[in-house]
Amino acid sequence: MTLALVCMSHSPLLEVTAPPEEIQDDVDAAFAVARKFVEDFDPDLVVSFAPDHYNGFFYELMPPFCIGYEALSVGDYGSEEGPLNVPTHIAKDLAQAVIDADLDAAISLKMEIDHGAVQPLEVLFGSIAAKPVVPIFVNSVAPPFASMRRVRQLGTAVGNYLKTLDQKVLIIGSGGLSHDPPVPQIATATTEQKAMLLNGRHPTAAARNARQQRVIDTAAAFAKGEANIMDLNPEWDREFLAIIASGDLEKLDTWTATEMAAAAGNSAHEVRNWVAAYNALAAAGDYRVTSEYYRPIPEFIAGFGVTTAMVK
Ligand SMILES: O=C(O)/C=C/c1cccc(O)c1O
Ligand SMILES: [Fe+2]
Repeated sequence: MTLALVCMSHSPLLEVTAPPEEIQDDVDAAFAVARKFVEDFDPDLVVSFAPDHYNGFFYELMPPFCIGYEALSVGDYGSEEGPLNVPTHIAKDLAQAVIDADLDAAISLKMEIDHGAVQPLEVLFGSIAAKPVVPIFVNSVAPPFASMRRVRQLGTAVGNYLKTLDQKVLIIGSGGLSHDPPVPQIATATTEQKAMLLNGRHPTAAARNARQQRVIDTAAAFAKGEANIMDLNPEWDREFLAIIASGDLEKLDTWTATEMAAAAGNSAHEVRNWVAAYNALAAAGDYRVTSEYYRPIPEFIAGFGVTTAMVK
């Protein structure tokens, strides 16, 4: 068993907007560091913790966690569409191990995933099917949320299982940090938005384009300081990264969903994927963060972080 980790923010705007060259170069350099780390590690298997943005999971039935036995990318925002290469026997054993650890994760025999899960695979491997991947959904957009303690316990249970494998496993955590993109909230949704949040699977091309254009337009306005969304919160982001680097992950157990959203935006809950991923790594021993990139990037509506880590 050897475990290594990459956690990174994602943003669909990476695929569809051209930010100032300097920002693009900066982010590309951070991705190059992560890519080299992964190339050197040369994983046999990837386990990915990622959110979904009402493309695969809806209020019709919204689990806190779900392990995919098979998975399909919906191809939102121009991301690669199609099936992942999921080793189903490992996904099944992992789900059993998680349930045996008293964590009642859902499973899906046909999990639909979006840019949140796909973008790290594209950045790190160039394609969604390049490596065997077990995808784990962590609800990060649809209240109510699992406690941070529960997210930590999920990560630990996954890590304890991964330790038993005779494989090199790359753990990915996708999302965050502070950000508040215009993803509809059930509490304030219009009738049309409510229908989408309830079950908006497989929208028409026109509906998908309209939804995506709203985010693209908001990002352009946000970069000019003109959007009606919450500011990024670099202080909160840096505090989060410092706790992650310290290894004192239990500290995050006290973070409540209400406080997280108030300080860092409704989509700051995506850091749950980092918390699960880092706890999975920590199950194998004390870790060290081997690289860290951070920059608040309004053009991507993201406090943008990329870290790599391995066991000491
Ligand atoms: O349109 C969506 O579903 C999400 C958009 C988005 C924008 C910026 C950062 C993110 O993490 C997102 O998921
Ligand atoms: Fe996201």
